[in-house]
Amino acid sequence: MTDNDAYRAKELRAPGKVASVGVRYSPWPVQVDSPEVHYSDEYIFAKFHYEQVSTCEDRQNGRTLVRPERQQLEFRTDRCVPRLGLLQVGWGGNNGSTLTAAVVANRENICWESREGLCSPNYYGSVTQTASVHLGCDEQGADVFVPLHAIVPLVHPNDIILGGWDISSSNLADALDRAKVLDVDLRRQLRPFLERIKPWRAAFDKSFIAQNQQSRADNILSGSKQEQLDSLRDDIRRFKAEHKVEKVVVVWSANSERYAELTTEAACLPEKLLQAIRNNEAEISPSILYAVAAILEHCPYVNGSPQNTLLPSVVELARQQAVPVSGNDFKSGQTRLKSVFTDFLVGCGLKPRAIVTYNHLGNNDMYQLTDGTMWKPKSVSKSGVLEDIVSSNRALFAEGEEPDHVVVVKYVPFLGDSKRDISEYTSEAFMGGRYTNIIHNEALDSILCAPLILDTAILCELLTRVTFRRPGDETYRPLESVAVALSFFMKNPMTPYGLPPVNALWRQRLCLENMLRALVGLGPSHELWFLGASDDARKSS
Ligand SMILES: NC(=O)c1ccc[n+]([C@@H]2O[C@H](COP(=O)([O-])OP(=O)(O)OC[C@H]3O[C@@H](n4cnc5c(N)ncnc54)[C@H](O)[C@@H]3O)[C@@H](O)[C@H]2O)c1
Ligand SMILES: O=P([O-])([O-])O[C@@H]1[C@@H](O)[C@H](O)[C@@H](O)[C@H](O)[C@@H]1O
Repeated sequence: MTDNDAYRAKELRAPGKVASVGVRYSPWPVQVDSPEVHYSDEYIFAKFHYEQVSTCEDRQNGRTLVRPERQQLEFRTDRCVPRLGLLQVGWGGNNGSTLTAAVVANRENICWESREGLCSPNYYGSVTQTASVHLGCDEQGADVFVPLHAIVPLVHPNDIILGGWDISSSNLADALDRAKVLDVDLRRQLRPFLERIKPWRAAFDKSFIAQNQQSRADNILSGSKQEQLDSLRDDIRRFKAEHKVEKVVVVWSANSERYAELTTEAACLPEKLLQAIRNNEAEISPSILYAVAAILEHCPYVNGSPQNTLLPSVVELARQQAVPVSGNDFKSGQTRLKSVFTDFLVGCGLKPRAIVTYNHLGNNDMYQLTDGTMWKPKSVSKSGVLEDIVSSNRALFAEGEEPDHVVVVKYVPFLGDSKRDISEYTSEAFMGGRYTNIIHNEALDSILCAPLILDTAILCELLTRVTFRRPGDETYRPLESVAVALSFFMKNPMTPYGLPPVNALWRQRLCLENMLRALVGLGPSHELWFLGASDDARKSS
């Protein structure tokens, strides 16, 4: 420590002086030095303490009674990072081809000329690769941040083996050119790596996606629903064997389907769902076949689209097989910003009264969504993002009161993947005042979304390595409904037992961050910085 550092540290610990001496970033893997955390060669064992806070309204005495109860869990995380396969449904789409290109470009360190000059590959937008987490303070009182991927061992994206299905037979190089997302010079350099890659034949049912996609469907499986399911399972097993892959995650990044309208039994009971597949029932959608194939092959499944693939019977089948499933509909653009900005307004005690969000773009996903039936699930997921934020503050919103919320999306072919998002927030402010925010965003839809496919695959794989037990339990068991921790990535996040979803983005991020902290025995992030310069610290100076 230099004299200046010592002076700064001493000065800052002088009574009454509390300020941050700055922020440090430590890139190294985290090792927690605590009697509650043990690192064996194979596992991280971590005792995690937290407060479960229950509340009840004591109307008689006009108070909210709060009962904090200290809880303890013990987590066990397998430290061995497997050779991971990522199988994308819709591999030849804008997202699928863009993600594949990014992994190859990063792995081969392919740089390219764009109109702004020489560009290098990166994983910006992937929270597992380029986000950081505040862990604590160093001896000078500086806040210390670490890469999110440094907390527990995660698969590195460069090591992921990619595969997948598509109804279009285009090879990945042609698919990348069709998508027109990445720069031409990069696509040119990637062609030798991608042109030999062709998606597997896909499970398909033309009644589940728009008529305007039929011309694309030249690479589809024949046979009954059961025969298609069996073929998808064979694909997964063959992929594992050919590439010596230890684990596989399946991500749906194909077109949004219409809602499947199964019988109540098939929608709720796994055995009835499997029977409906055997019976070739019409309402078994392709996405349900992919999900069931993944689960039966013990592969986590992520639903990146808004349709109702993850029915209760599918989720129960996954629970029975101890396979994480996550969904629904990646939250990558306008809705993600909406779940931050609305939370900001309400969190500051302002009352949004009109939220009018409009976007237009011209990619194939949007082309498909011009079909009103296919638009419905997307409209629901884009519209449902405010509920938890609004209902969290009855000082602003009476029961049943909510902002005027408009969602409009238009298809403009010329613009391709370039999504333009114009949003206007009009809020009531202090003493009759108004606060109006007009936000205009532009980005290539796949540039925003592809990193989320990576993150959900990497984090789902981590979840397969985590088990826990409560005090007194003999054995460790899988974390049920832990996929809630991946809500951050979804517009319409799955919730355990039908609880209403949390969509406020920073609550969702805290959930993810605190889950990772818990795996190494660290309590939830409290952000009480002043405690960092507490009396104890002053005494030690
Ligand atoms: N920002 C984003 O891009 C974003 C955000 C949220 C959700 N999503 C969702 O991600 C999905 C993919 O988006 P995209 O822009 O890549 O779309 P896209 O149309 O470019 O790609 C979808 C691909 O799926 C293929 N496909 C359709 N049905 C299939 C089936 N049954 N089996 C296998 N392949 C099938 C199509 O041939 C196409 O190649 C869409 O459902 C979209 O709603 C995208
Ligand atoms: O993520 P976001 O920007 O709110 O919503 C987007 C929609 O506006 C767009 O129409 C659709 O093509 C994308 O898949 C994405 O879902």
